[in-house]
Amino acid sequence: MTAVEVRELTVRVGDRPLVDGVGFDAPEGGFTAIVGPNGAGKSTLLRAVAGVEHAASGMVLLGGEDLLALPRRQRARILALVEQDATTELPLTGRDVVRLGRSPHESLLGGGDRDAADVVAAALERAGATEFATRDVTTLSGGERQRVLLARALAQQPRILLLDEPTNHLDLAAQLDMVRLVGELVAEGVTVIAALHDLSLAAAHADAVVVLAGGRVAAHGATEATLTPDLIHEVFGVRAEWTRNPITGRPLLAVG
Ligand SMILES: Nc1ncnc2c1ncn2[C@@H]1O[C@H](COP(=O)(O)OP(=O)(O)OP(=O)(O)O)[C@@H](O)[C@H]1O
Repeated sequence: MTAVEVRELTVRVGDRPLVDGVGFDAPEGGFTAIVGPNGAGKSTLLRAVAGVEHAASGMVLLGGEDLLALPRRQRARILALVEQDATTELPLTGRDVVRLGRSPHESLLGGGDRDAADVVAAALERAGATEFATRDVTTLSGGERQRVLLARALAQQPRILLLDEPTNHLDLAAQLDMVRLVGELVAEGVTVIAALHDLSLAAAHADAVVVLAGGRVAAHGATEATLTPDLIHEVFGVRAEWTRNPITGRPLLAVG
């Protein structure tokens, strides 16, 4: 199986590296979680992988091709990013915002995307955002806006989906919906890379995990083998033990 190969990615502000020579492989059609303390560089890393943040050096390879070297529109047909707390100041409707996800698939003059309306409707439905299709997005709550932005990313029909704290803003039921959706997308062959604060979520669902600390990779590998109590103590400074969620039987992290 090929992988998304992130190689020596570095992002600097002035002399300060925010992301410092980060490299990892994300299995294609797998779910990779990026975890780490506040300020570790998770959002910056995702933005750099997406080509939204300029990387001073490094590559993001898919099938040997450097996605960062592609024109933006071409990259947007392969890869979509849902940012944390992305602001939407334009008074567009939810459907208009999701429609923007189709623009990389249109001809440069617009049009040429005959399936657009169907894809947009399906994306709204899948993200649980149909009820916001006619709403002004500036009036939506954080969780409602998050669903619309997820729908926009789905409308891009990407092979790689980057999610920054996808369960942020979501109530408990919506968090479970999000987890289920990620599972479905992965089963369909989409490569999902998500920054997550919730280590239990990462441990229960991610195939692989990248642990960031101070802009560098502190550990990387299969989830259960990587997120050991010692590593969690070293990186997060807390005592932790893995236990089981009594309802799902999946890993649950106890801290104290
Ligand atoms: N434009 C900038 N100028 C200076 N420092 C920045 C800039 N953008 C980000 N940083 C710093 O880079 C570091 C990494 O930020 P980033 O948002 O990537 O971290 P994060 O791991 O996503 O954090 P969190 O868990 O709090 O969301 C932080 O210390 C942040 O203050």
